[in-house]
Amino acid sequence: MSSGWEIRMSNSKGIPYYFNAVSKQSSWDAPSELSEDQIKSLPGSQHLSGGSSGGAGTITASHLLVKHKDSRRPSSWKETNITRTKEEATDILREYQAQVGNSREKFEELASVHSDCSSHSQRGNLGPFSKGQMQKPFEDAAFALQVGEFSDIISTESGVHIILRTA
Ligand SMILES: O=C(CCc1ccccc1)N[C@H](Cc1nc2ccccc2[nH]1)C(=O)O
Repeated sequence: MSSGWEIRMSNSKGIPYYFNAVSKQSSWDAPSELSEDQIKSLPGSQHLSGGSSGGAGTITASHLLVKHKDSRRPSSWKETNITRTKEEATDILREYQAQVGNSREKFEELASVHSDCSSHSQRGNLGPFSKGQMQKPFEDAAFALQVGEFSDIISTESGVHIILRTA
Protein backbone atom coordinates (compact mmCIF):
# COMPACT_ATOMS: atom_id res chain seq x y z
CA MET A 1 0.00 0.00 0.00
CA SER A 2 1.46 3.36 -1.01
CA SER A 3 2.53 5.62 1.92
CA GLY A 4 1.31 8.62 -0.05
CA TRP A 5 4.85 10.00 -0.17
CA GLU A 6 6.34 11.17 -3.46
CA ILE A 7 9.34 13.24 -4.47
CA ARG A 8 8.78 16.56 -6.22
CA MET A 9 11.20 19.14 -7.62
CA SER A 10 11.04 22.61 -6.06
CA ASN A 11 11.08 25.03 -9.00
CA SER A 12 12.07 27.98 -6.80
CA LYS A 13 15.03 26.19 -5.18
CA GLY A 14 15.80 23.62 -7.90
CA ILE A 15 16.11 20.82 -5.36
CA PRO A 16 13.82 17.84 -4.61
CA TYR A 17 11.44 17.74 -1.66
CA TYR A 18 9.12 15.12 -0.15
CA PHE A 19 5.37 15.59 -0.49
CA ASN A 20 2.64 13.39 0.98
CA ALA A 21 -0.44 13.45 -1.26
CA VAL A 22 -2.52 11.97 1.58
CA SER A 23 -1.52 14.16 4.54
CA LYS A 24 -0.48 17.11 2.32
CA GLN A 25 2.72 17.32 4.40
CA SER A 26 5.89 18.50 2.65
CA SER A 27 9.46 18.27 3.88
CA TRP A 28 12.96 18.99 2.59
CA ASP A 29 14.15 15.92 4.46
CA ALA A 30 13.23 12.30 3.72
CA PRO A 31 10.44 11.02 6.02
CA SER A 32 12.11 9.15 8.87
CA GLU A 33 9.65 6.25 8.57
CA LEU A 34 10.90 5.35 5.06
CA SER A 35 13.94 3.12 4.43
CA GLU A 36 16.62 3.97 1.86
CA ASP A 37 15.12 1.43 -0.57
CA GLN A 38 11.60 2.78 -0.05
CA ILE A 39 12.86 6.30 -0.80
CA LYS A 40 14.57 5.14 -4.01
CA SER A 41 11.29 3.51 -5.07
CA LEU A 42 9.09 6.53 -4.45
CA PRO A 43 7.33 8.11 -7.45
CA GLY A 44 9.55 10.97 -8.56
CA SER A 45 12.73 9.27 -7.30
CA GLN A 46 14.34 10.28 -10.58
CA HIS A 47 14.71 13.74 -8.99
CA LEU A 48 17.22 12.31 -6.49
CA SER A 49 20.80 12.87 -7.74
CA GLY A 50 23.33 9.96 -7.74
CA GLY A 51 21.86 6.66 -6.54
CA SER A 52 22.63 3.15 -7.77
CA SER A 53 23.24 2.58 -11.49
CA GLY A 54 19.89 2.84 -13.26
CA GLY A 55 17.94 2.63 -10.00
CA ALA A 56 17.27 6.33 -9.56
CA GLY A 57 16.47 7.12 -13.19
CA THR A 58 13.55 6.62 -15.50
CA ILE A 59 13.41 4.07 -18.28
CA THR A 60 11.07 3.74 -21.22
CA ALA A 61 9.49 0.45 -22.17
CA SER A 62 6.78 -1.16 -24.25
CA HIS A 63 4.87 -4.34 -23.46
CA LEU A 64 2.52 -6.91 -24.89
CA LEU A 65 -0.06 -7.97 -22.29
CA VAL A 66 -2.31 -11.02 -22.48
CA LYS A 67 -4.95 -10.95 -19.74
CA HIS A 68 -6.73 -13.95 -18.24
CA LYS A 69 -9.81 -14.65 -16.13
CA ASP A 70 -7.89 -13.98 -12.88
CA SER A 71 -6.49 -10.64 -14.09
CA ARG A 72 -7.17 -7.66 -11.81
CA ARG A 73 -9.42 -6.30 -14.61
CA PRO A 74 -10.43 -9.23 -16.91
CA SER A 75 -11.60 -6.90 -19.66
CA SER A 76 -9.88 -4.91 -22.39
CA TRP A 77 -10.40 -2.84 -25.53
CA LYS A 78 -10.48 -6.19 -27.38
CA GLU A 79 -12.68 -8.31 -25.17
CA THR A 80 -15.34 -7.24 -22.67
CA ASN A 81 -15.15 -10.41 -20.59
CA ILE A 82 -11.84 -12.29 -20.70
CA THR A 83 -12.34 -15.96 -19.73
CA ARG A 84 -9.08 -17.65 -20.84
CA THR A 85 -7.04 -19.27 -18.06
CA LYS A 86 -3.59 -18.00 -17.04
CA GLU A 87 -2.11 -21.12 -18.66
CA GLU A 88 -3.91 -20.41 -21.94
CA ALA A 89 -2.76 -16.78 -21.82
CA THR A 90 0.82 -17.91 -21.27
CA ASP A 91 0.64 -20.32 -24.23
CA ILE A 92 -0.69 -17.50 -26.42
CA LEU A 93 2.10 -15.18 -25.30
CA ARG A 94 4.73 -17.89 -25.95
CA GLU A 95 3.46 -18.07 -29.53
CA TYR A 96 3.86 -14.28 -29.92
CA GLN A 97 7.32 -14.53 -28.31
CA ALA A 98 8.35 -17.09 -30.96
CA GLN A 99 7.07 -14.82 -33.77
CA VAL A 100 8.85 -11.76 -32.34
CA GLY A 101 12.31 -13.31 -32.00
CA ASN A 102 14.44 -10.17 -31.56
CA SER A 103 12.42 -7.96 -33.90
CA ARG A 104 11.21 -4.68 -32.40
CA GLU A 105 9.08 -4.13 -35.52
CA LYS A 106 7.33 -7.50 -35.13
CA PHE A 107 6.86 -6.89 -31.38
CA GLU A 108 5.19 -3.51 -32.00
CA GLU A 109 2.99 -5.01 -34.70
CA LEU A 110 1.77 -7.80 -32.38
CA ALA A 111 1.39 -5.45 -29.38
CA SER A 112 -0.75 -3.09 -31.50
CA VAL A 113 -3.08 -5.89 -32.55
CA HIS A 114 -3.07 -8.30 -29.58
CA SER A 115 -2.09 -6.48 -26.35
CA ASP A 116 -4.91 -6.31 -23.79
CA CYS A 117 -3.49 -3.01 -22.48
CA SER A 118 -4.67 0.40 -23.68
CA SER A 119 -1.04 1.04 -24.65
CA HIS A 120 -1.75 -1.18 -27.70
CA SER A 121 -2.75 2.06 -29.46
CA GLN A 122 0.84 3.30 -28.95
CA ARG A 123 2.45 0.07 -30.24
CA GLY A 124 2.70 -1.07 -26.60
CA ASN A 125 4.67 2.01 -25.53
CA LEU A 126 4.18 2.93 -21.85
CA GLY A 127 6.39 5.99 -22.01
CA PRO A 128 9.01 6.83 -19.38
CA PHE A 129 8.54 5.65 -15.81
CA SER A 130 10.59 5.51 -12.64
CA LYS A 131 10.64 3.01 -9.79
CA GLY A 132 7.52 2.97 -7.66
CA GLN A 133 5.11 3.52 -10.54
CA MET A 134 4.47 0.08 -12.02
CA GLN A 135 3.53 -3.20 -10.37
CA LYS A 136 6.67 -4.59 -8.73
CA PRO A 137 7.17 -7.73 -10.89
CA PHE A 138 6.90 -5.51 -13.99
CA GLU A 139 9.28 -2.88 -12.55
CA ASP A 140 11.85 -5.49 -11.50
CA ALA A 141 11.84 -7.10 -14.95
CA ALA A 142 11.87 -3.80 -16.87
CA PHE A 143 14.71 -2.22 -14.83
CA ALA A 144 16.80 -5.37 -15.28
CA LEU A 145 16.74 -5.00 -19.07
CA GLN A 146 19.33 -3.27 -21.22
CA VAL A 147 17.95 -0.90 -23.86
CA GLY A 148 16.75 -2.99 -26.82
CA GLU A 149 16.37 -6.14 -24.73
CA PHE A 150 13.15 -8.22 -24.36
CA SER A 151 12.06 -9.75 -21.06
CA ASP A 152 10.96 -13.31 -20.77
CA ILE A 153 7.27 -13.81 -19.97
CA ILE A 154 6.47 -12.18 -16.62
CA SER A 155 3.28 -12.21 -14.58
CA THR A 156 1.56 -9.37 -12.72
CA GLU A 157 -1.95 -8.98 -11.34
CA SER A 158 -2.88 -7.58 -14.78
CA GLY A 159 -1.90 -10.72 -16.68
CA VAL A 160 1.18 -12.02 -18.47
CA HIS A 161 3.54 -9.69 -20.29
CA ILE A 162 6.58 -9.47 -22.52
CA ILE A 163 8.50 -6.20 -22.05
CA LEU A 164 10.83 -4.41 -24.46
CA ARG A 165 13.02 -1.70 -22.95
CA THR A 166 13.38 1.10 -25.48
CA ALA A 167 15.30 3.80 -23.55
O1 LIG B 1 -2.64 0.23 -16.55
C1 LIG B 1 -2.89 0.30 -17.74
C2 LIG B 1 -2.45 1.51 -18.57
C3 LIG B 1 -0.95 1.45 -18.74
C4 LIG B 1 -0.47 2.56 -19.63
C5 LIG B 1 0.56 3.38 -19.18
C6 LIG B 1 1.04 4.39 -20.00
C7 LIG B 1 0.50 4.60 -21.27
C8 LIG B 1 -0.53 3.77 -21.72
C9 LIG B 1 -1.02 2.76 -20.90
N1 LIG B 1 -3.49 -0.66 -18.42
C10 LIG B 1 -4.05 -1.85 -17.75
C11 LIG B 1 -3.21 -3.05 -18.10
C12 LIG B 1 -1.79 -2.91 -17.62
N2 LIG B 1 -1.34 -3.43 -16.48
C13 LIG B 1 -0.02 -3.14 -16.41
C14 LIG B 1 0.96 -3.43 -15.45
C15 LIG B 1 2.25 -2.97 -15.65
C16 LIG B 1 2.58 -2.23 -16.78
C17 LIG B 1 1.61 -1.93 -17.75
C18 LIG B 1 0.31 -2.38 -17.55
N3 LIG B 1 -0.83 -2.25 -18.28
C19 LIG B 1 -5.46 -2.11 -18.31
O2 LIG B 1 -5.74 -1.61 -19.41
O3 LIG B 1 -6.20 -2.85 -17.62
